[in-house]
Amino acid sequence: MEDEECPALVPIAAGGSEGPDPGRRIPVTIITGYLGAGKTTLLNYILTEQHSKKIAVILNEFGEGSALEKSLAISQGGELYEEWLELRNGCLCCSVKDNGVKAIENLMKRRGKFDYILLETTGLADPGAVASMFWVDSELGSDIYLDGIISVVDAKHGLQHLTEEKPEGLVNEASRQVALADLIIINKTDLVSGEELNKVRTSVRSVNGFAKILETQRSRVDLSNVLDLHAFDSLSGISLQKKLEHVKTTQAHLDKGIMTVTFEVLGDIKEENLNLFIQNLLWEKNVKDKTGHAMDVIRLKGLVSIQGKSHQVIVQGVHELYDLEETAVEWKEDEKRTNRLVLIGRHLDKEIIKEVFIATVTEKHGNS
Ligand SMILES: Nc1nc2c(ncn2[C@@H]2O[C@H](COP(=O)(O)OP(=O)(O)OP(=O)(O)O)[C@@H](O)[C@H]2O)c(=O)[nH]1
Ligand SMILES: [Zn+2]
Repeated sequence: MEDEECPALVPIAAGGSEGPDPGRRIPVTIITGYLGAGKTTLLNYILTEQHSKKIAVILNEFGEGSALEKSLAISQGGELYEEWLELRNGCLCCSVKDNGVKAIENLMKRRGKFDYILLETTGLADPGAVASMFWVDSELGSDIYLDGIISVVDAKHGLQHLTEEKPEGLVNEASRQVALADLIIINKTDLVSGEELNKVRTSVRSVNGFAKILETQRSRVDLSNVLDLHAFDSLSGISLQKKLEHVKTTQAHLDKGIMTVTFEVLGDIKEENLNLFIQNLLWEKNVKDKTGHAMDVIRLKGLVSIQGKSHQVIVQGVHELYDLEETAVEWKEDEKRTNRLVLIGRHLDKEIIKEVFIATVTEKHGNS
């Protein structure tokens, strides 16, 4: 029974004599994954491993039947701060969004006491809603930044979760969590045969062709694979370019057909045309596949070459939200300027998206 409980928060020993710098932006890592996959085990593992960070943990755990309460606790020097936030029943996304922001705002009043935030979402959460709040809330955005989304998959039950049927063809939570992840941890490998593990890995990869996949028991991972990923910001500029080059378009594998599509188009593009392309895809949803289904993009990543900008620009999208940010990486004189996008979602057709992209970015729009 004991290990079913949420972790007792363990004080983190500061690495050196220096405390966290209160002026610095704090990274947030979202830990998501289906019920019982091993999120809390991972959290516990991170908290007890040797590292030089002071970590604040936000648990967002309310199982079925339990009161809708959230516990927010940070642990520092053996002291435990705790606040309980009541969530109103109803739409999970909105509740999580509103109260999540509040939780972190409250947490930020104690800034200086921690230098990293780990946020465990409930097993049924859409991490996109949680991730979005860091972009929507500009005040928060100046204090913290989203470092990455980790999705823990249960090696034993993962496939079953990923293929679960939802009414009206909705995407199930497990698939959404995998689609949004920057890092996927297939946990509980002790419970499956090599063959079963292969099946899970193949299915997970078919959904998300981008994320790094690790396999673990008891969520034991090398922390350098988990923390400070810089998955959303320009610090990942150079590595992102390398990573994007290795992504391959996948074949939809599971029932709901989430897959990864990637393509490259050479040349410079106009920022307004890129915005138009993305907005058609994410907002207007007027880009359709061969069968007339609107393409449904859950996650978008890319590096593009914007006319008039000397540096590479990162494109990040989570559901309807997206963001362009200039990186520190400059296009070199002899380098071909190019645009590479990775899209994860449903009803994606690589050839059609690429055509629409080319048509949109090369067309003259507006009056410039
Ligand atoms: N056999 C086995 N059991 C594991 C492993 N990792 C975690 N568990 C167990 O699986 C159960 C669920 O783990 P948790 O870490 O609580 O999972 P969770 O994702 O936080 O669960 P919820 O918060 O309820 O969604 C616990 O009893 C863990 O001890 C593993 O690698 N192998
Ligand atoms: Zn948990």
